[in-house]
Amino acid sequence: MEDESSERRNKARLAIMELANMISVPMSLNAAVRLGIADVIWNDGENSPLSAAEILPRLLLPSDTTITGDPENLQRILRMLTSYDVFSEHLAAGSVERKYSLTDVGKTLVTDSGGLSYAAYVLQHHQEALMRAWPLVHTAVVQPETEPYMKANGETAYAQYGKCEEMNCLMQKAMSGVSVPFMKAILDGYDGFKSVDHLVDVGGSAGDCLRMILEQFPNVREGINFDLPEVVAKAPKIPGVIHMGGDMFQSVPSGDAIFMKWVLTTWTDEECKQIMKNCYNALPVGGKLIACEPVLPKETDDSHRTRALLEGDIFVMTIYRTKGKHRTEEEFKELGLSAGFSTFRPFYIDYFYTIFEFQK
Ligand SMILES: C[S@@+](CC[C@H](N)C(=O)[O-])C[C@H]1O[C@@H](n2cnc3c(N)ncnc32)[C@H](O)[C@@H]1O
Repeated sequence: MEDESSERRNKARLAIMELANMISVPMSLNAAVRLGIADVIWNDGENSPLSAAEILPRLLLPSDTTITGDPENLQRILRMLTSYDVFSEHLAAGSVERKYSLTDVGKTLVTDSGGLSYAAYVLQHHQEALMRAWPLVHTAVVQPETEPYMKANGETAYAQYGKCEEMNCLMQKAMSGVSVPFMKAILDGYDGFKSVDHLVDVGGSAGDCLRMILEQFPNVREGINFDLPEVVAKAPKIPGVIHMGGDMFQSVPSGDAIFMKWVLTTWTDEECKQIMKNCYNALPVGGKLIACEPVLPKETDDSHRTRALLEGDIFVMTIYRTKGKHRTEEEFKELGLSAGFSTFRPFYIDYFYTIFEFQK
C-alpha cells in the first residue's frame, strides 16, 4: 500500500468519505422538496438570491405544522445542496450572509402552471415504504428470489400503491412530472405517430403521454390509456382518451400502434417477453410497438447520464424486481425479436430515454 500521505491516498480517503456520507444528499434533497424551497426562491420567476432567514418565513407548510424554525439548519441544507449544483450561493464581499438562488437543476423542482415538477419524483422515491427496502440491497445478491421491497414490506410495490391512495396519487404525479418534459422533447423530434389512427398506451398512468401525443398529432383520433384498474380510476378526463383498466400480463387492448414508456425496465426478461407478446397479439400486421426506455451505455463512466441510468438500475432491483433492470439496446432488440416482432429501429432523441420501434 502507498504511503498514507501520498496525493493518491489523500484523494482516495476523501472519495470514500464522500461516498460514505452520500445519504445526506438525497435526504437533504427530499427535505428541500418537503419544505417547498424551490417555489419560494423562484417566486414567479424572480429567482432573486435569498438568505435562509428570508426563506424560512415564506415556506408554504401544511397549516397544522408547528414552526419554531431554525434558519441555520436551513442554511446547512442549502449549502450542502449547493455543492451538488441544486442552488447557487451568493456571498457578497466582506459579508457573512449567504444567499441562494436556483440553478438549472434547482429549477426542475419549481411547480409549473400545470402543477407539475420533478419534486413529486423526489418524494416518491423517498417514501417510508421504499426507504425500508434500501438497507436490504445486499439481499438481492444473496437471496434474489424475493425483492428487497417485498422483504421489507411483505407485498410488492405495485400491490401497495394499489391499496394506498396516497402512494397511488404520488406515483401518478411523479410519473407526470417526469414524463411531460420528456414528451415535449421527443414529440418535436419523432414523427412515428403520423400515420396512427388508434393508439394504445400500455402502462400510461394518468394519461399525460397520450394527451400530449393527441395534441401534437390530430391524426390520432382515439387513445386508449391502459393501466391497472386502481390507477385509471384516478386518471383525469382527457378529450379523445378512453381510460381502460386491466393487466398487461393477461392482454392489452388492440390499436394500430401501441406506445409504452418506462414499463419494460421494471420487469424480468420473461415478464417483458410476455408483455411484448401481448402487444404483438394486439397489433395488426405492419403495426408498431413504440417503446421508450432508459438504455444503458456499453461503457461505464462517471457522467450524469450514466450515473442516472446505473442508479435507476439499482432502484429497480431494490424496489420492483431483483431481475427487472435497465438494459442495453441489444438486449431490448433481442426481447422484441423473441416476442415475434420482425423489425427493430432505435431513435436516440432524448438524453435519458431511447425510442424503439418494433414492427409486426
Ligand atoms: C414507471 S410507470 C410509467 C408510467 C408512464 N408510462 C410514464 O412513463 O409516465 C409504470 C406504469 O406501469 C403500470 N403497471 C404496472 N403493472 C401493470 C400491469 N400489470 N398492467 C398494466 N399496467 C401496469 C403502473 O401502474 C405504472 O403506471
